Amino acid sequence: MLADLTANSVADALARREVRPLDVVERAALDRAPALDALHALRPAARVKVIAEIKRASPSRGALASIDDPAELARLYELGGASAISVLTESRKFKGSLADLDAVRAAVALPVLRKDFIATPYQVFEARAAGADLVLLIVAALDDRTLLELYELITSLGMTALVETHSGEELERASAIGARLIGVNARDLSSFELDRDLFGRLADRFPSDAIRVAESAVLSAADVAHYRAAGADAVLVGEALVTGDPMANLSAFLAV
Ligand SMILES: O=P(O)(O)OC[C@@H](O)[C@@H](O)c1c[nH]c2ccccc12
Repeated sequence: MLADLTANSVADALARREVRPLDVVERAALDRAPALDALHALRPAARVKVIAEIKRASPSRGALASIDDPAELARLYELGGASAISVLTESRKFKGSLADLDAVRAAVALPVLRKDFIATPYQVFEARAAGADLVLLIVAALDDRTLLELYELITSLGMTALVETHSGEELERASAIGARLIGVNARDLSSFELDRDLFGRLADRFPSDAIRVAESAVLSAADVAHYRAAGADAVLVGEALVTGDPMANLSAFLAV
């Protein structure tokens, strides 16, 4: 499933490349205002930080919310105290787009993450051209060489990589490339099974200078407290914010 999701995202990017060649997207990326400092925005603090996600649907949960105006939702997230915004740009299963990212970028002053299945430099340039400050890299979807190449490209463009892991071995691969912002996804992207205790089992294996992000299935303040107690500096939340009252949920999560 992860391989299919990645292959589809890469195929869609190749189709876009026919319309907008690499050199054009590269120039657009370099013409953007500099990326915001996401490591600063997400640095460990007395309170847990929330990366709030714009997510219409997912392969495991189906349709979640229509979200006609992603910019408006992003403004609510910002008002509610989120530290960064994640925008799903995958179109087939998650119903997102780069236009969503661009609109969110224009609407808020927070760092914005391109959440997609990134496996080529073209997708990284596209992210920066749409205004992304952060790019997701899923370790399980990439071989070591590609992981390092994309990580270095993201960094050289002034952006931050959120490097996503789902095992101790993947955490070691994230550490080996020097990742400073590392996520543990509770959901296995191949089977879609959830393991809320995975973060806790891996927490003491993060590099000491890395920011620790717990991802997926954060539905209540109790879930946030669970991850915080296990050592999370930040939580990444989609479903709970797009299906519930985003302001009420954010304030409950930030009060943990
Ligand atoms: O909606 P949730 O359960 O709060 O999950 C958010 C986020 O963690 C999830 O969207 C996610 C984590 N890693 C991903 C990789 C690709 C797509 C989506 C994801």
